[in-house]
Amino acid sequence: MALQDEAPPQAILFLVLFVAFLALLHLATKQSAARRSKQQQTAAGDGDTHARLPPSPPGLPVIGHLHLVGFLPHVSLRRLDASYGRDGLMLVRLGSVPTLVVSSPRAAEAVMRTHDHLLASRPPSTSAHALLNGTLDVAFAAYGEHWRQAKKLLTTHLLTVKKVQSYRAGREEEVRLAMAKVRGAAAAGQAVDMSELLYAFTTDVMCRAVSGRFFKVDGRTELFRELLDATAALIGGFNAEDYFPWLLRVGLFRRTIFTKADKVRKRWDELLDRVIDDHEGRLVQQQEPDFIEILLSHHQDYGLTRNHLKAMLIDIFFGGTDTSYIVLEFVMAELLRNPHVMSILQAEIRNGVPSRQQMVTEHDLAGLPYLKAVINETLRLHPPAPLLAPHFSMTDVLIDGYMVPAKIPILVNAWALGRDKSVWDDAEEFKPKRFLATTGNDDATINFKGNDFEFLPFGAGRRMCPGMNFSISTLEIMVANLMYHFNWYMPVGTGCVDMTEVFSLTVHLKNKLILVPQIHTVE
Ligand code: HEM
Repeated sequence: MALQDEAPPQAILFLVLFVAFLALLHLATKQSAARRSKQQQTAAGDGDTHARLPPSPPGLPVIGHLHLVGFLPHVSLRRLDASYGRDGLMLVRLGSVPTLVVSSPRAAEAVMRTHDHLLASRPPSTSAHALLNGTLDVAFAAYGEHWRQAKKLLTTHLLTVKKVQSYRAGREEEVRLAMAKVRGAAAAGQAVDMSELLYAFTTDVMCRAVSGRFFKVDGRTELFRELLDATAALIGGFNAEDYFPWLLRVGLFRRTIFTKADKVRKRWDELLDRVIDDHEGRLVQQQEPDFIEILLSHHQDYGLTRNHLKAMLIDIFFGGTDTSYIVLEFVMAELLRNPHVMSILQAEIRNGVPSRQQMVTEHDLAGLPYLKAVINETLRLHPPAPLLAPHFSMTDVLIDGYMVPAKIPILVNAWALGRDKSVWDDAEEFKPKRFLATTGNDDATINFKGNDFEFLPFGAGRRMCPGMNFSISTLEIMVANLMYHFNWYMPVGTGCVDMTEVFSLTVHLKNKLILVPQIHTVE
């Protein structure tokens, strides 16, 4: 396993020094100790005298357990849970913020099904708040009426199975363009920067679905990409104030965060206003309405304003592009590492799709079970959001005799669930056939739709990802065509695939994936 999780992140080291430097340290320690003791009293005094907090590793003053969380938090949190957790529950203190970590399918079910109605909020995030006009979006919004209406709009009008099918022509066109690029490289005997190719593909698919024919106007796609990077840097990175909220009382610190977020928000505003204006000028001119047309024709029924729509569009771009690109990259990396799996997959696709076809179409996908198994297996081992998006408790909740206090973040370690040895045979191995019904194993019935708590790449319960169908359609059609048209090799002299990962909000490969394609001539 090429995961690197030995040294603590530089950001944390820097923070430790920074925090030590501040004379406020003593005050902060006293405050957080007082808050903790209050929470413990609340827990003990909740009518159940046996209720206790979930177990914790030994921590340090001020930074709590931050020093134990390495470059890859999902990896360190699983290791900590193995030593200190009970029944998949563990309480850690990240800076001054007590945080529940969930690492077993049973505990995940308690959080995301049994008590979902009490634990389905999101922790406040200053950067997201500043960027999204006070979290007018879906993903960062607190549980409540606004979130409910906005999510309903997405799930009933934008991302239904039927709607996702209606974006098919755009997806297939983008696949065709990507295949032409690869064919060009193969004909010239050149290697392909797959990271770049796959990222461009997923952003273009998303841009096309969101703004239809307007997406290539005035270099808008490039601008979308730039803004996605700026947004990721803002809300995906290590934000000190999320762990030391008292820092926000320091005026300069607070102003810096807001100024940074404001800059990015203004650029998003400019771009999205232009795209929305274009649509308002010629509403429903296209054969299949795009996301913006749909949002514009329904938002008033849900009490949502233009600012809400813009925040929701940022969500869709941010939540929908990086994630799908990451899965595609890991699929290709795993197939290169497991050539026998690639051969089986290519045989399935090449035998199953009529040879006169220029490409695999969405119509062909239903007859390709091994393709679906490969994508499942990739999502099991490499969920792009390994800790999902943090949930947040709205009230005290008792789980398995442990008190989960109100107003704390909850991290569900989906990465650990997918590799739980008590649930999965050969848990660390890439074995897609485990998902095939024909092999007669129990895993074949497991799917990612939020009912199997050992496999939660899209989360579960009220906060589950609404973009699941959209992303699966994008992934399947791209992988099928990459495998149908080409054989794939590592460049000469590069050895095996570098699986080193980097964590921000999502986890992706640290280094670019460069591969050599060879055209497969269809007989
Ligand atoms: C492989 C692709 C994707 C993966 C693995 C993924 C994964 C996730 C996860 C883990 C969550 C958080 C669930 C939770 O908190 O329990 C989430 C939320 C969300 N996703 Fe996705 N996602 C993907 C694609 C998409 C796409 C394509 C869209 C939009 C078109 C999208 C839109 C959203 C939104 C709006 C939320 C927030 C839901 C809420 O807070 O209620 N995602 N996604």
